[in-house]
Amino acid sequence: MKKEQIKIQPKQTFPLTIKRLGINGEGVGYFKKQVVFVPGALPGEEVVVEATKIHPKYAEARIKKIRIRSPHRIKPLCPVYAQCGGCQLQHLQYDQQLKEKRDIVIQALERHTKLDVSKLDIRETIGMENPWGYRNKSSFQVREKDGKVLAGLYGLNSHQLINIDQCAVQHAQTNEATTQVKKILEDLNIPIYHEKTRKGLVRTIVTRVGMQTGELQIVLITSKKELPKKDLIIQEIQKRLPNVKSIVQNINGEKTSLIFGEETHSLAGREFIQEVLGDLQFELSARTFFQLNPVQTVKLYNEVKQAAGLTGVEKVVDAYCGVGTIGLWLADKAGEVRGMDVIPESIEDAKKNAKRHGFTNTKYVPGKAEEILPKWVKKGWKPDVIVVDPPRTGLDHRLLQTILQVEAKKLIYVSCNPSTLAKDIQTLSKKYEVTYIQPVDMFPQTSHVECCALLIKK
Ligand SMILES: C[S@@+](CC[C@H](N)C(=O)[O-])C[C@H]1O[C@@H](n2cnc3c(N)ncnc32)[C@H](O)[C@@H]1O
Repeated sequence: MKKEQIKIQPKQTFPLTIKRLGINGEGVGYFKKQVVFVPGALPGEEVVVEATKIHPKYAEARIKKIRIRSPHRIKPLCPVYAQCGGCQLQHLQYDQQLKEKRDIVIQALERHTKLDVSKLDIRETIGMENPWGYRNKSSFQVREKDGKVLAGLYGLNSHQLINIDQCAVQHAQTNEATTQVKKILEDLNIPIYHEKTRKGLVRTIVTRVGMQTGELQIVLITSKKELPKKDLIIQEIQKRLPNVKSIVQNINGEKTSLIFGEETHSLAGREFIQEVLGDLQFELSARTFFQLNPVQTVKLYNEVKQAAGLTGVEKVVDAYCGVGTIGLWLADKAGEVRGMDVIPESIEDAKKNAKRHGFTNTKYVPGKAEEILPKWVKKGWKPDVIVVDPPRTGLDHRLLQTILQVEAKKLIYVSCNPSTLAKDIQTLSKKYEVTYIQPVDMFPQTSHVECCALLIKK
């Protein structure tokens, strides 16, 4: 007779040995064969937990007591780490974070592919010398409490705003800019948006810095276009933040989790700031995607270049190209680079960026990768190297089918989500062999891991 599985009960307390880290950075253990996720617990730890949520296939629990601590457990740097949802691994030594991130990639491949993962070349994660202050952009929600303006991120699994004065992973200039703008809004008594009543005006402060150029952009996201004391706001920002080169207003009156609305107006200075990556210079307007960690981006793109091994004649696809950064990184060694992206402004920026650097072998088209690449292929254009850098959802099945059909010699998959990378590798393994996977730590202190995977046609 089949033995019935014992179900964990809500609020049940039980001991647990943490075996590994899950994809969201939680400790994972097994209680009577049931999977239990425990935020804050580390591999190797013996903990006592209390079940907080029961799901059909797993349970969530919180730590009540740590009986045996991991030797890698450290004191988190940030005072609001326990409440804020931004970082998940500040309590783990940095070199161990890098090891765990490689392990997260291995687990995803084991779960989602039929490959013999022990035989794959999965390299050590490339980390940062200084894994703090690396983010070039912050998007902090704004609230008002007792006459004070607060700005920060939502708490872990909640909609409660955590006020953050000094975010430890943000660049000092973005922290300073948010603090100053917060004070200006408070000093000038500018109405702050209230989420429940949907009254008030300022919803979000977005700050972006060019780390190489020092240029600063401030975006005020408001629920309506009318901005009282506009000239005073601009004057104060320029006085208190001399590096500001661009002040922009974006209007988002919708009830949405999206930060930006469709309408953007320049308030002062340029519409963009400049940033330099390696030998290339980019113009970044408020809404365009740009990698958040420029130090690691250079390492990631160099990995792509090395994997591509171009000789000057190859036809290269830069799918999901953003403002064209990866394609332009490769363009001096390629015969031709073609890129596409769904955001038309990004394609306009990609074209300008190519022109500024004198590249005449590039072509950028707005639209979906899964629609554009099949069209090019149908017209007889056959790439030698395909680079894909999709969002967390991975590759669309139509793009996967085109890649299998076109049989480029090399496929370089840049991924920010090991699960979708692994699922797509499984589909691609019909025609492609994984040569190696190189994890790169783009987001120290968080559970995110980026990969550059080289696949070669069998
Ligand atoms: C992870 S970003 C990569 C951007 C760029 N490669 C870089 O390194 O800055 C993903 C990009 O894919 C774009 N995107 C999302 N879905 C897409 C699709 N179906 N086809 C083409 N681009 C898409 C987004 O606009 C975004 O710019």
